[in-house]
Amino acid sequence: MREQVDTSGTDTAPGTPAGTPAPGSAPRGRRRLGVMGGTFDPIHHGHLVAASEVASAFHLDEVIFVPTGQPWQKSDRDVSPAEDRYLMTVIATAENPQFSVSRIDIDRNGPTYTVDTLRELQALHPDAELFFITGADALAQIISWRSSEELFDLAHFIGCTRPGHTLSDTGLPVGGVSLVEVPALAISSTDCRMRVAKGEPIWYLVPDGVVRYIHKRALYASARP
Ligand SMILES: Nc1ncnc2c1ncn2[C@@H]1O[C@H](COP(=O)(O)OP(=O)(O)OP(=O)(O)O)[C@@H](O)[C@H]1O
Ligand SMILES: O=C(O)c1ccc[n+]([C@@H]2O[C@H](COP(=O)([O-])O)[C@@H](O)[C@H]2O)c1
Repeated sequence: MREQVDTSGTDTAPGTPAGTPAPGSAPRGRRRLGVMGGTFDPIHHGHLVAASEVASAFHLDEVIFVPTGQPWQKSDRDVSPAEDRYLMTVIATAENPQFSVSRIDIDRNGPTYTVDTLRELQALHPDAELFFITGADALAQIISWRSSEELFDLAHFIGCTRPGHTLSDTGLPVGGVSLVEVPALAISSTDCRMRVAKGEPIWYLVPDGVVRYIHKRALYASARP
């Protein structure tokens, strides 16, 4: 199901659980918090545009970026230190008053599971409604995540289009997921790391401050695919 982003809508979207206002409906009642989880190694404009588009379409009050602590499904590759990924995320989001960054995943020991992230955010914001934002590639993997069946009780999931990936909610709980089209940015953190390693520019793929931070900290100098 691909939901229409209907700016005239005022009620619950077809296929969404009771109480989940349709995208475009006027915000009312509970605070609406977006959660953008990611390894952010480094954060790039694909992440930022997806968060911004979803914030607008779903009338979110805030989007919390949550850098992963230990991304267990990326254990086959080198991941930059959590503090570097956290700081790059802070730099990238600092100018947007609607964006914030949480340390909850990097401060929790062990592998990062979204079920823990969402439980913790729910405890911190008991009156808020949570919207977990993912790209098409991550959405396609959700069934492999820890306690995947519980995730949809904790948050409404929003899958975003991403070049090179098919956006689908097949196999996911009916009403638990909305699919949205966002401006296509064929940017990946992997490509950014490879570019830095090869001495190629990453200007305009990531925010300027992130380019400078990567050079200051000499990140990705020896990045491997
Ligand atoms: N260009 C993009 N457009 C839309 N969503 C994206 C884009 N890049 C990443 N995302 C989404 O942002 C979230 C965090 O992604 P992540 O930090 O793993 O970036 P990545 O570019 O996929 O990294 P890598 O190349 O290292 O795997 C995921 O849900 C992912 O699907
Ligand atoms: O909960 C899990 O088992 C799980 C497995 C893989 C990824 N995730 C989450 O998905 C988000 C995107 O992750 P990644 O690895 O694509 O950067 C991030 O918030 C991760 O913590 C979560």
